Amino acid sequence: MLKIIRRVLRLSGNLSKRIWGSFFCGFLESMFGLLPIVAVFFVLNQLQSGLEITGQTWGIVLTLIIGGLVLRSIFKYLVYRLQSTAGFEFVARERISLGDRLRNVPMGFFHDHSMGELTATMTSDLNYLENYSMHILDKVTSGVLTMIVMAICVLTFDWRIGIVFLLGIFLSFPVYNYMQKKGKDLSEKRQTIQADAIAATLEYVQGISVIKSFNMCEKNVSEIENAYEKNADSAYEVESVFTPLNMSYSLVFRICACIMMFCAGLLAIGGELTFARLSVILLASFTIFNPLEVMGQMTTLIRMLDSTLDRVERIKQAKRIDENGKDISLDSFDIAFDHVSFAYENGNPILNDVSFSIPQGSMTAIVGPSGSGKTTITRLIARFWDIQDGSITVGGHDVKEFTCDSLLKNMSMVFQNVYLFRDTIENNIKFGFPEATHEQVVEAAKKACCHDFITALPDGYNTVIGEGGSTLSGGEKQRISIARAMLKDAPIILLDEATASVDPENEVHLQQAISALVKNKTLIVIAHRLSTIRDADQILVVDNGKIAQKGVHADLIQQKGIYQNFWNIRQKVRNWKLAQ
Ligand SMILES: Nc1ncnc2c1ncn2[C@@H]1O[C@H](COP(=O)(O)OP(=O)(O)OP(=O)(O)O)[C@@H](O)[C@H]1O
Repeated sequence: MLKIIRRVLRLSGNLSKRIWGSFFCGFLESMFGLLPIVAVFFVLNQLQSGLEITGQTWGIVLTLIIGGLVLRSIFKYLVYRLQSTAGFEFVARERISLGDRLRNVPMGFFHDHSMGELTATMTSDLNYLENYSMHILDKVTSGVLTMIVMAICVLTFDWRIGIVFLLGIFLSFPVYNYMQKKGKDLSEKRQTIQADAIAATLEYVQGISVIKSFNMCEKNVSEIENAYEKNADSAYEVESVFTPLNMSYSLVFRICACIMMFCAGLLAIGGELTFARLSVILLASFTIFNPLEVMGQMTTLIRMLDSTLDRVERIKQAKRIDENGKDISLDSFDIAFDHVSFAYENGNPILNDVSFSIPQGSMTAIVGPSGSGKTTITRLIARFWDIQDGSITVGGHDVKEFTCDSLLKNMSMVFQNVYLFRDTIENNIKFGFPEATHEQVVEAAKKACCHDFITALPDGYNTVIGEGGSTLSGGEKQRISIARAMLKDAPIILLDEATASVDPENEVHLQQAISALVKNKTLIVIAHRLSTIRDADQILVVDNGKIAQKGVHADLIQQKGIYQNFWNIRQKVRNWKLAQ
């Protein structure tokens, strides 16, 4: 338990002072809760000593009771204030730092950690930390501190009753430890099941169009239902295990409180305990174990907090891909692969001893069969993954020398799967260049042939796009992503079948726009269009993880091999299309 408190304090950095302050105030709040008992003791003691109950006595009693109430309220307020501000700031900071970390981890990280797990951490886990962490820690620390102070008070009040009190505490330890152990297993299991339910929901929502088109709604609903049922079962399991445990834990204290009362009675009958002390002990026995009981009720919450922190730290400790990177400003933008070998996490070799160079300002077309590694090459230039062997340099610097930001600021990418954010069209276009003016956005949109369809929308550039660009057609999304790349105006452009979803009429305009975009830029294009391939300064033919052929169209077309076949097939398809 102390380990968990230490973890939160360590994670909270300079906010830990505020958290300590809230613990201290929480402790004082529970101590001031004892003032009414002190008042009762005071009156009874006066009566027993044969002293008259005067107005002054009542004054003291009222002061103790009202003072106790007022002080309790003040400290309760301070606890909430300190806790909530520390909790909100702590979690806000964690959210930013997790977001930042995810931005800079190798993409393989997303292979090792499921979307459900990451989403659960970023949403429900952080919400849990925000809403409960401080409250749980406060109850636990003030429970422990109150217990220590109570033990001292009861022992000095009457050592025999004190021993019964301590006995109660010691007897509760085995039950508490068992609860902690059970809580650890169950909360981990519960959180994994919750993550699975989130993953199932995400998959269902993201794949809804495929599910509908294959008429698989019922099957997928039943999968999601299974995930939710498991979730409900695990919640029920936690309750059914913890209800009897909590009851046994409380029972230990109830029995001890009864023994305390019984012993106090015996001592009073034997004349060894005054009436005033007996009354205070009887009164106190009802509440003396309360902080410890509350601590017991928090066991599952504490354990959930522990595994929540595990998951947050797992992301925070993920190695940044650019850990030793520097901010490098480039003055040349050539790219070179030198004996590069690469495999994704599953270990299948994708690139094997690949070498080539792309001079600054030239256009390189990458062609090859599906799955041969074309997209992988562009991802490696942007260092989304690290290679296992060889080196990749940009402007003469190994990509490993850069910070992600300083490497990626030199590149504009238009990928096959365009992702647009749930934001206005204007902000989506400005994504790589947030300082751009509206005029610059419009200019880029015009060049990328999307100005007309944007202005035809009721809110024009202020139209909010659905998540992932779901409210736009494939071609519209692609044109917006090209406008985005144009606005960024980076010296290196990576295009992955950028015109695949554009209709023929717009494709002509778009090609002109792309020509303007790539002027004097280092361009790497995964192209299927014959004109792009033919005009390239260099063509890399990728096959089976190797560069099978390299050269210009005029030379490659003469050589027997993959490129010639590839070209002939493309030609045939084009002719076939024309014949239609
Ligand atoms: N994230 C990944 N994890 C594991 N394997 C991957 C991953 N991405 C791609 N691959 C595999 O790497 C190989 C090369 O994929 P890549 O996308 O580079 O091919 P490509 O030549 O661009 O194909 P296409 O023309 O069909 O887009 C494929 O076998 C693919 O299954």
